Amino acid sequence: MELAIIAHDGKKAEMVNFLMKNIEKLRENNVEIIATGTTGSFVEQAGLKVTKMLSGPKGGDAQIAARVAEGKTHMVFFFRDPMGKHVHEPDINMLLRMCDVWNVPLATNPATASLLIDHLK
Ligand SMILES: O=C(CO)COP(=O)(O)O
Repeated sequence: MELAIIAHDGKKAEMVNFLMKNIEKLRENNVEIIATGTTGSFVEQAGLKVTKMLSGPKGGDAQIAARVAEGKTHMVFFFRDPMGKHVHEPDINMLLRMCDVWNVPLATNPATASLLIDHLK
């Protein structure tokens, strides 16, 4: 199953910590991780395998939204920074909307992501 991960700058360290903490469960369930560009680089540096899309502001969120619509991405962890403003807000909203249109599980914080991971097998 394909999991897309995205984290705004203030949340990237939290995303890496979260994935490291849950790596066994992800491996057991053959979860393949894709990510927006910079988030993916952080995760790679932590030693995890990840397929990188474009950076968020350059279209990465939009690419992941398309994968959700095409049925290729099955779950999304998007750790958003609720205090930040983003030039690509329309792309962010499109991704959130596609998750709702296609009923794809979406976690926007680690607490919800934990619940989703606990629900895998
Ligand atoms: O902007 C983002 C999500 O909206 C994240 O993109 P990056 O992972 O490339 O920083």
